[in-house]
Amino acid sequence: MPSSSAPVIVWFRDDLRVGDNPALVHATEAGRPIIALYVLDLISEFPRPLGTATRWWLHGSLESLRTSLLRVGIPLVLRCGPTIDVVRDLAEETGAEAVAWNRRYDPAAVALDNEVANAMHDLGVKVVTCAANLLFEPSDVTTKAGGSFRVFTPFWRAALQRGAPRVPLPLPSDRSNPLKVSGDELSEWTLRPAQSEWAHKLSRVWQPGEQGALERLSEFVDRRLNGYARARDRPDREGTSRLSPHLRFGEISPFQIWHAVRNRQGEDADRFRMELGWREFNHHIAFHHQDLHERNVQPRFDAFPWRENESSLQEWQEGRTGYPIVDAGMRQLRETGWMHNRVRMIAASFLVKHLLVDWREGERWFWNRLVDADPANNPANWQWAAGSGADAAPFFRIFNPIRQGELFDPEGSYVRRFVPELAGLPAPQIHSPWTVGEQRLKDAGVTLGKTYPHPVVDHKAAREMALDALKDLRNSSE
Ligand SMILES: Cc1cc2nc3c(=O)[nH]c(=O)nc-3n(C[C@H](O)[C@H](O)[C@H](O)COP(=O)(O)OP(=O)(O)OC[C@H]3O[C@@H](n4cnc5c(N)ncnc54)[C@H](O)[C@@H]3O)c2cc1C
Repeated sequence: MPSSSAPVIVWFRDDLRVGDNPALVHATEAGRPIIALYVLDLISEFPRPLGTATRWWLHGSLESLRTSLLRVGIPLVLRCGPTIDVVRDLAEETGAEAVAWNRRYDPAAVALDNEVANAMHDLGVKVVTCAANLLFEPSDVTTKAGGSFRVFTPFWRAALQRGAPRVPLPLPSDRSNPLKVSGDELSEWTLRPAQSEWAHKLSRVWQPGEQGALERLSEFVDRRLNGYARARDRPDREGTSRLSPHLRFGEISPFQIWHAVRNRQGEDADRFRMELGWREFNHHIAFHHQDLHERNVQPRFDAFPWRENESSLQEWQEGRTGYPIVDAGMRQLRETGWMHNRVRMIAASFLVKHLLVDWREGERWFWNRLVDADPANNPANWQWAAGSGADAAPFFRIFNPIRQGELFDPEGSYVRRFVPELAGLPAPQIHSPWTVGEQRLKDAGVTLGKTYPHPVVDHKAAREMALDALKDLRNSSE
């Protein structure tokens, strides 16, 4: 029988915050000492190893969490190793009464959490799990027949019919009874590369952690929510919230965001809430589809004739496709760890439809490079772009990268910022430099094939090839 001084372990995962944290609140209400634990597991198959950019983010996020927890008298214990062993050892070592965590929904994460729960039951340690990171539990939003949704609009309607999301929970009260428990130093984990220009650039753009998340939210609500519905599609403007990496690591909860805009009416607020709905939908899809980053949601795509195209893949990764809007996006990703949503759609479509490269290659690249790389949002959006996902863009709808650039970066300022070698070209031709006359190119200091590449493929020819590939797929599945 555990004594009343037996601690409760709060196991932090994708919920690196102190505010609106149900597992933490539960633990504080138990009136026992609290141990806050974060496990870095580089050995087990799940979680999928973090990419370079999310490792960078995690470092800052854990630093921030440590500070926030100390303010309420709780030390953060960092331990590295296979998750089950780490949680079991800590529970045994401290004689813990319970372990509490906020639920994850990816099938691989659910399986791991179940294993940890079983290990705790074997030890006689209580397990408490809480709903914290989605507005609606995926298992609660079902079709009339009790199944899962494959289409966004009815999913979101059914979700909203479940009632308003709960109000965010208050900060826990000060504990000031820290237990002495050994752990690793964050610096030992070397999550951030030493002396890296790339890492310095990221530090200039982002402030990982709960404080940074709350500041971004209030700045967005005060200054950018008005006009969001239109500005959100413009990569040349600061029109979106940039909350995605904060949400990815749970430094802010969707409930906090929902309630910050709950009284706002009109198309801007509706559109913003709908984007949170897409996040919910993608987690719902991930909950119901094992290995979303590897398996097509629509199995007929298993027979799609993707091409092995190493050199084109590399050109795409490096932002040297010769299509300025695609290249600007890929370079924004490299420089800042983030890419505007409209440009993610264009760049993803270009890889899978113009270059016929398997969407999994693009997903892996984004996974490694995005600070918001998310186990549900990344693969679900890639499958959306490839046409293989749930409620996906049909494969035959092929973005024209020139037209997209002209529409969404009409003055060319986004391209100028990330593809500076084209800065001297006027809009709209900046989106199709090969249409610019020789003298004009010369005046702008552009030599195609030298200072900036020729297009890797011709748009019209690539479109025809993509449609032929789709025909082959249809024929093979008939
Ligand atoms: C190929 C591709 C890959 C993507 N990979 C990721 C990823 O790994 N992680 C990620 O969080 N988003 C991903 N997205 C979705 C989207 O691009 C980002 O969520 C968005 O750009 C984040 O910017 P923001 O926070 O300013 O968005 P805002 O417009 O301010 O939206 C607010 C929040 O809503 C959610 N949201 C917005 N758009 C989408 C969307 N299309 N799908 C799901 N949720 C959305 C995000 O959580 C976002 O933070 C991807 C999109 C594409 C096309």
